Amino acid sequence: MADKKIPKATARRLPLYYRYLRFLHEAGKERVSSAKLSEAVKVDSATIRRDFSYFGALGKRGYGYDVEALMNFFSKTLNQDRLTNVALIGVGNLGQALLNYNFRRNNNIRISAGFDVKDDLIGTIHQGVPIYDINEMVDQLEMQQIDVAILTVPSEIAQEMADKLVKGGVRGIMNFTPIRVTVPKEVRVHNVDLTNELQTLIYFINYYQDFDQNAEPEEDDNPLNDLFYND
Ligand SMILES: NC(=O)c1ccc[n+]([C@@H]2O[C@H](COP(=O)([O-])OP(=O)(O)OC[C@H]3O[C@@H](n4cnc5c(N)ncnc54)[C@H](O)[C@@H]3O)[C@@H](O)[C@H]2O)c1
Repeated sequence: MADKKIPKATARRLPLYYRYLRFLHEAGKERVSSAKLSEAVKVDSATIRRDFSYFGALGKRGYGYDVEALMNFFSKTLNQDRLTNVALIGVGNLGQALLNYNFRRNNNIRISAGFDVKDDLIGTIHQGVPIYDINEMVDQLEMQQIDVAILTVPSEIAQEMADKLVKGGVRGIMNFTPIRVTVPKEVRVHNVDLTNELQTLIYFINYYQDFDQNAEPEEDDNPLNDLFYND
């Protein structure tokens, strides 16, 4: 299953499915119909069926989906059965907002180390997370076996930091800076740009009055996706 290529659009919807299944499970529900699932996650049922079919999953006609089985399945697929520690590079305005949030709704991802240059931050603990001197970053990443990082430093040093992250063995970077950093092909970068997101939202409300939220366009035929995602 790990070898199977899942379309990116499908991969992006998995956390959505997983979150709702967990919610159902915690509420004591044993099964869910595809119609109900579709309504809750706002994805049309044909798309859900197609998404699930990539996993050989798992519904029965007239029964729907077994909540626990599906939840466990997605949990494994999303690596939720192990804790992922994430490093935060740059503990400024945005970095501190992310630290305060620290993915609380998710038990299996957490920022476990912050890095900055500011003396008044280094050696302190924010929301239970130690902030280290940036000069210790490569060593700490290796020692703590962190392979995902969030980049929230000033744009001028984004590339330099990305190079150091690669040196420290990081394999995934969530990049909030406006710079498109260059990394070796085995390292994955996701760029997050709130301005683009907002502009796209405004574009949609202006030009797609009847836009049906349930019918999410496939990424390949939607030129706007170039604005959202980097591969
Ligand atoms: N993508 C988005 O939607 C979005 C939104 C807001 C900000 N940003 C970007 O995020 C980045 C951070 O923005 P901010 O408002 O938090 O800035 P900020 O100035 O408040 O924070 C930057 C932090 O990086 C630290 N820093 C500076 N040089 C460093 C170095 N060499 N090593 C380690 N840390 C260093 C600073 O001490 C500071 O704490 C900027 O690149 C900004 O453009 C992106």
